[in-house]
This record gives sequence, structure tokens and C-alpha cells, in this order.
Amino acid sequence: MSTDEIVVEHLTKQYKRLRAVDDLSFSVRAGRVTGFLGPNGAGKTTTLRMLLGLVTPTAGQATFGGTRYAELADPIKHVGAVLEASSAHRGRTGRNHLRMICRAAGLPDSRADEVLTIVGLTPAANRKFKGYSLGMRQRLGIAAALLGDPRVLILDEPANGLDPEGIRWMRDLLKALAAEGRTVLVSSHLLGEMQLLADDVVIVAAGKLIRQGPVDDVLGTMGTGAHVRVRTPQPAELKAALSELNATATEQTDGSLMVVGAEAAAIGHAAFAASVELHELATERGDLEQVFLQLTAGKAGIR
Ligand SMILES: Nc1ncnc2c1ncn2[C@@H]1O[C@H](COP(=O)(O)OP(=O)(O)OP(=O)(O)O)[C@@H](O)[C@H]1O
Repeated sequence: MSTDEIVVEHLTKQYKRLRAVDDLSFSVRAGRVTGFLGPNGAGKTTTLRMLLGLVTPTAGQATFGGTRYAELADPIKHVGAVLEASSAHRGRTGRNHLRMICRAAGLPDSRADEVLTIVGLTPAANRKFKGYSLGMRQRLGIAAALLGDPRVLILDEPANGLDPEGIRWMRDLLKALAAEGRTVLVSSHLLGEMQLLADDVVIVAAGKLIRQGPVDDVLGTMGTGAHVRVRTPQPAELKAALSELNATATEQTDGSLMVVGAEAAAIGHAAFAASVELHELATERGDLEQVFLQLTAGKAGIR
């Protein structure tokens, strides 16, 4: 059973006239990847920075297992963060950059090589940071976050600058870290990627919580949950059979039928009973992008 590792309560940040984060409360469970989503300017980065004690909240608090970041006994061993494309001294190699952090944190130098392996940067370990691509800089940032073997990982737009292969690699890594029981909180505006990556989502707009919960529940409550794609050479007969199930079938431009209101098994059974031949019967999930746009419509991010 997963537990709430990060608890955010009534977190608020007022900048002069702008309330960047407005009475925001949510929780993040261990052993899962939580996607932190919102339009530009929604307050995601400000929230993550408050979690890490880098921005002082106007009100409210965020805790890790009940303790504020600033009061954690050994923060590098508890929380790892990747806030923006990692920066390092331009003339320093990736390995030396990590070793310096190890020394400052009282970790053995050997840990630098371990995390370089985890992020696949070993071949570039002795190259200078100024020669790193954006994707390599992202990997180095993640390597630094993993140095203390933390049980919580916080990442702000980690897929920025990564190519498709890099994005896939990141997804596999973050899922594997969550499967080890860690808590992974990741902000992103790549909704298709989030649908593949996240177990839970926290959606914010204009500093306020819009929705939180498991991805499937968020998709389900918006009525864009599962629908079933069906292909048949006898569409009229199938529609007649489905009307008895109170399911509706809509013809798509590609010639298939999109059925809502019945599960695949019930549709297959009804087709069989009516001697209707089926060529395809596939359950398709709703689309996070569609739901996100519905939920955040009219809540302009740019303020
Ligand atoms: N130091 C600051 N002083 C004044 N306003 C700020 C400051 N930092 C952020 N803001 C404003 O707070 C709002 C929220 O910004 P934030 O960067 O947290 O949003 P975001 O959700 O991370 O957006 P994006 O996806 O565009 O990075 C924005 O309107 C931003 O201009």
C-alpha cells in the first residue's frame, strides 16, 4: 500500500500583485510517478521551489514524511531534485562535477561513477561540460540528483531537450525508480508523455489545484474514459444489436465504429449473438491532453 510521502498544505506564494500559487494542497504517494501538470505560468516551478526550500511560502507548507525540507537530517539522502537543465562549471568534466558534490555531501567518490552508469553517461564521463548536449546535461542533472540514493525525486520538465530515444530512456528510468518504492514527482507540459509515464496526476492552473488523482480516475471522471473501437462489415446489424445494450456507436472517418456505454466483452457477446462478424474489437483509453484542455479551459496561465 503506498503512502503519502510529500504533503502540500495550503501552499501560497504572493509576488507583489501576482498570486503565483494560491492555497494549493495535494499529496504525492510513494512507489508511483506523479505528473505535475499545468499551463505555462500555472505556478509549477514556484511550487517545486517551495517544496525544496528555495522560495519562502507566503503561507502554507510542504513536508516530506512529515518534515520540512529545511529540517531534513540529511537532505541529499532524502530528496533529489532536477530543477532546470543542469549547470556545471564549463571546463569541468561530468565525473569531476559529480565528485565535487560527493565531497561536499560526505559521499564516497565512487558514487559518481555509479550514478554515471545509471544515467548512461559513462562514455562521456571525462568530457568537459561545455561539450555536453542539452540531453547530456539533463542526464548529468539526474545523475547529481541520484547521488544520495534519495527516496524522493523531484524533476522540473526533465524531458526538455531530450530526443525521442532520450524521452523513452527517461520514462523507463523514472518508472524503475518508482517501482523500487521511491516517490517521483515530475512536472511536464508533454501530456502524451505524461499519459505513458504517470500513475497519478496533479493538475494546476493559475496557481490553484484543478484535479488530482490516479490518471485513470481523472480520465474516467471527464467522460473520456474507455471507449471501444469496432470494425465490422455489418455496421447496421451491429448498431441494432448495440442499441439493446444502451450503447451508442458512432462511425469514424476511418470506417470503424466508436462505441461508448459498453465494454468490449459485452459488445463481442452481442455481436456473436446477432451473428455479426467482427474484424476488430479494441478498448481505447481516453486522452489526457483532451481532459487537460477541458479542465484548464479559460484559466489562462499567462498572468
Ligand atoms: N520571482 C518572481 N517574481 C515575480 N513573479 C514571479 C517570480 N517567479 C515566478 N513568477 C511568476 O509566477 C507565475 C508562476 O510561475 P512559474 O514559473 O511557477 O509557473 P510554471 O507553471 O512553472 O510555468 P512554466 O510552465 O511556464 O514554466 C508566473 O506568472 C511568473 O511570471
